Amino acid sequence: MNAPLLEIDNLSIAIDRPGGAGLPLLTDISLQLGRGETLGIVGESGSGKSLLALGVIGLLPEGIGSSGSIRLDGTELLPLADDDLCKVRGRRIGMIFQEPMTALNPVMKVGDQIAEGIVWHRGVGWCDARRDAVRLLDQVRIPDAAIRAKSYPHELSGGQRQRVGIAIALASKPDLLIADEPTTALDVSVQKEILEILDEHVRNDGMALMLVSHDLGVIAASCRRTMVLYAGARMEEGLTEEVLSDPRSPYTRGLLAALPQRRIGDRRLAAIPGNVPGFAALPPGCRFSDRCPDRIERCQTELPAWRSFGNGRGVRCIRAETAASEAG
Ligand SMILES: Nc1ncnc2c1ncn2[C@@H]1O[C@H](COP(=O)(O)OP(=O)(O)OP(=O)(O)O)[C@@H](O)[C@H]1O
Repeated sequence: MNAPLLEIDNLSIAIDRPGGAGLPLLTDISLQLGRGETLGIVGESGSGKSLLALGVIGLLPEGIGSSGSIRLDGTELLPLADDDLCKVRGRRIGMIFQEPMTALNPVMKVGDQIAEGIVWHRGVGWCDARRDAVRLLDQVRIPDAAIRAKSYPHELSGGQRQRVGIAIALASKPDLLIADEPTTALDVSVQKEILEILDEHVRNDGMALMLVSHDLGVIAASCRRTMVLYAGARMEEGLTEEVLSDPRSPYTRGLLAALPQRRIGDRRLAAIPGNVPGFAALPPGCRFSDRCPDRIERCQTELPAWRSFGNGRGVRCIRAETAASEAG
């Protein structure tokens, strides 16, 4: 692994509560990500993926705080004042959101929105920045880029808006790009193209990519490493290939069983029964124990520790070996 660009140690995110311990939403997350590497964060809705992404760029909602350590190139981000964090965000860390319309200014031409970031973060004049914006639109495969640069967001399709969002994020040539469900709202062919564009920047510019998705298929297609989150806890991590071919956590096996290729017609063959538990009522033992097909009594009383197997592979399950061999 390259020297890590991003190092997160024991990050916890909680709703602040006056005079007492906060209500934890994300607990004890550690990860490393090097230049030119891709890490997928996967889990069902409500597992804490977006909070992790927002925590890294320091954009947590009001009333939610974080503790632990987030270092970018050795610089600790959590204690940074807003002004300093703002410089890191945008210039060194870019972010793409699921619904680009929320991140785009509806009354500003898209070319100018991209150019604005270039002027702001790279100190280039407006004329050059506008030219660069057209080049970026071309790079993210917007046809007739010079003409489209003069369009407003509502004049573009959903896929084109997402490409503009990517162009804005790439304008500052970030070292790290965090993409939160960047393709969820798009059809499959556009989805594939967007993932290819991101991959080009990882391979050609050494950009690090943290890709958040509820879809293991998207993660499998794009990320060398994967972290599986459930109810705010890290359940499994490792090379994507190994996590998918030899899942050690029953939760990962459940996600795999629910992949679309296992569907017949419109009917899903398997989905994990039940829902992600609420954070105010987490089970006392393993967070997945209520829904786990492999649980034994201990799982409901004992909080499993994180177990590392080396080479970045780890799992949070006391039955990792037994349950995996029983599942065949
Ligand atoms: N502003 C907030 N106030 C209180 N709870 C919040 C807030 N934002 C998120 N949460 C809670 O934190 C948990 C994790 O949310 P998060 O958005 O990170 O999940 P997610 O895995 O990204 O889900 P999705 O795939 O649906 O976006 C959820 O239970 C959510 O209700």
